[in-house]
Amino acid sequence: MKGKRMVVALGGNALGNTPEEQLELVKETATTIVNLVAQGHEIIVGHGNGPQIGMLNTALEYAAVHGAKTPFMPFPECNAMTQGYIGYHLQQAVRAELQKRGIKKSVVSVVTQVVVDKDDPAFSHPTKPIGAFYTKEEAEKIEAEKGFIFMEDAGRGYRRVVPSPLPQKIVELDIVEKMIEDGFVVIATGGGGVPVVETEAGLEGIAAVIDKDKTCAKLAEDLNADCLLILTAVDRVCINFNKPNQQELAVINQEEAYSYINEGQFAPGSMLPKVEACLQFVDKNTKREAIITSLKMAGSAALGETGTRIVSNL
Ligand SMILES: Nc1ncnc2c1ncn2[C@@H]1O[C@H](COP(=O)(O)OP(=O)(O)O)[C@@H](O)[C@H]1O
Ligand SMILES: NC(=O)OP(=O)(O)O
Repeated sequence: MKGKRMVVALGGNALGNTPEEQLELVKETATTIVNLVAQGHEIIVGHGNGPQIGMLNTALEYAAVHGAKTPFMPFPECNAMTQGYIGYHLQQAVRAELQKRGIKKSVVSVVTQVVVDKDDPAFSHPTKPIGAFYTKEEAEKIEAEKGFIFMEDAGRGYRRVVPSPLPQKIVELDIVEKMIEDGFVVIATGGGGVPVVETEAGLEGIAAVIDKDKTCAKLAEDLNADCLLILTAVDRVCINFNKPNQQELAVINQEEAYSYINEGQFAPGSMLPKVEACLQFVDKNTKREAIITSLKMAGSAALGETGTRIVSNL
């Protein structure tokens, strides 16, 4: 089988919520990544950071307010920290798995910046869920105290939401491309990348969290990848999700996907941005495929045996 250039987007279940959980879970994630490497594919890994960036920002704000003599940590800095923290665990686990299987490849993570438009309408319409889940009552209390905005997240509880502008340009793209061509397994655009705006003085961080699936779609486009593989907690995208008449989708084209979006079949803040990212990647290009599946099904989905494939209309 001819190897493909594949951008793999890792969801929250690949990482967990605490350092201990993450160290354990990344071993399974590393097995999945190295299975894809062993199938002959060039692998670029992007990962989420919603739980982690929320945890860091909240913890450091709490510490600062409660006299711990620690500074308040803005979102762009928190994003960079999550890229380092998650990248470190992934590098360690992927390196160990490559060595165990005698595959002579190196793995590296790149702290990546992503340019966004400071006038993106997302800045006045926050949609990106971050941090822990709260009950309705807890969320209302925090909203009243701090002025944060909370939204219900796909039947799983309430989470704080922050602006999520669209990724316009991946600053370190040339470096990522060079490392892929040199044969590295590359971890890049973690947490959607640090959101930055271009100013006369240079790049400047801005408070937002970019959707990692959308940045992975942009990365896949820019690297001219063959496949965007989005790994999450479900084996397939469904219609009538969580209802008695739930139905798994094996293949959908752009037109079908838009019609399901208009019916409200995909929850905003969870499945909707994933489907939108896939649509962006396959738009008018029959050579590209986008797949949404679970971590454990990644290998068989890459072989075309399972997962939900989103394909061009052409
Ligand atoms: N139509 C749908 N089909 C399948 N899953 C859906 C659907 N709508 C919402 N979901 C939920 O979206 C989740 C994936 O989104 P999320 O948890 O935000 O992703 P991530 O894995 O990137 O953290 C699934 O695990 C599922 O609970
Ligand atoms: N940045 C981001 O999209 O993170 P999650 O995938 O964890 O929501």
